[in-house]
Amino acid sequence: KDLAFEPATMSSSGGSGNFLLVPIPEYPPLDCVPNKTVKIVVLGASNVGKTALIVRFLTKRFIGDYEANTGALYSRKVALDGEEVSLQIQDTPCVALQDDAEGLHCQEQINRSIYWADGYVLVYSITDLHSYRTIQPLYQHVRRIHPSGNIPVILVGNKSDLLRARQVPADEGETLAATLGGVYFEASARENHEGVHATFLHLCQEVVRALGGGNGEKRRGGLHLARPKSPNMQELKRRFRQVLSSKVKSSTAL
Ligand SMILES: Nc1nc2c(ncn2[C@@H]2O[C@H](COP(=O)(O)OP(=O)(O)OP(=O)(O)O)[C@@H](O)[C@H]2O)c(=O)[nH]1
Repeated sequence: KDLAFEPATMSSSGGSGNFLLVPIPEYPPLDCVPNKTVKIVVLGASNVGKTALIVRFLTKRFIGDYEANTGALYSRKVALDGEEVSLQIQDTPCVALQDDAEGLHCQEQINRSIYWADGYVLVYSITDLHSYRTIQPLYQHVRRIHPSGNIPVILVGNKSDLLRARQVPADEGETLAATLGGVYFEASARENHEGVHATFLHLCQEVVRALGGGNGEKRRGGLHLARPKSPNMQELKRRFRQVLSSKVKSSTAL
């Protein structure tokens, strides 16, 4: 069976959006020890959708509820353009602008994640101008930890499904991404698995190239995720069950 990503059949559970209703697909684990590790950290202000983007990418599902981010690490073996790599994605608690709007409140664990990572997903919400204004100081902060060298970065304008609540035009995202030396992706963790997948795939390929991996040209194949194994997937299953049971309760309560 081709392991290429297929959009999950998400059946809506009534009014608000897609929730987990299908089991996590079983992919046969890769029968090899990956010879390369791709380490990605997802950074951004509060409530922009960092966790939702990671969960959508790894499980094809959307988490509708909000729980403050504790910074989970997800690790998966993946076949990237025909090459086996170990993919690690670090979720992080939110960062916040200081009162002078120049500096950044950044927990020490986030600094360690920035130092650890090979590639950076900087996320804001298109519905939250303040989260957009956090990106530049956040990038400067990353640069202070990695002053030299190529650090693959992508900028994600999330919640693109909330068009009526938009506060940041798409071209502002494009312009900002260009100043960061990265690529801009407008995404919706809620509505669009393919867009989220393409976003993470692009960064993984950039990281492999930066690590001196692939020989430059784009090879066929894309990204194949092995079956979720990391302990944090158990945490996600708890949250999925929680969401599901609250949906069932509210529908039976009607
Ligand atoms: N409409 C819509 N809602 C989203 C989207 N992505 C995330 N959300 C919702 O936004 C809220 C915050 O999402 P999280 O993934 O928890 O955001 P976070 O950046 O990890 O939040 P912090 O814990 O504050 O750092 C949740 O209620 C999500 O369901 C999206 O693309 N569209």
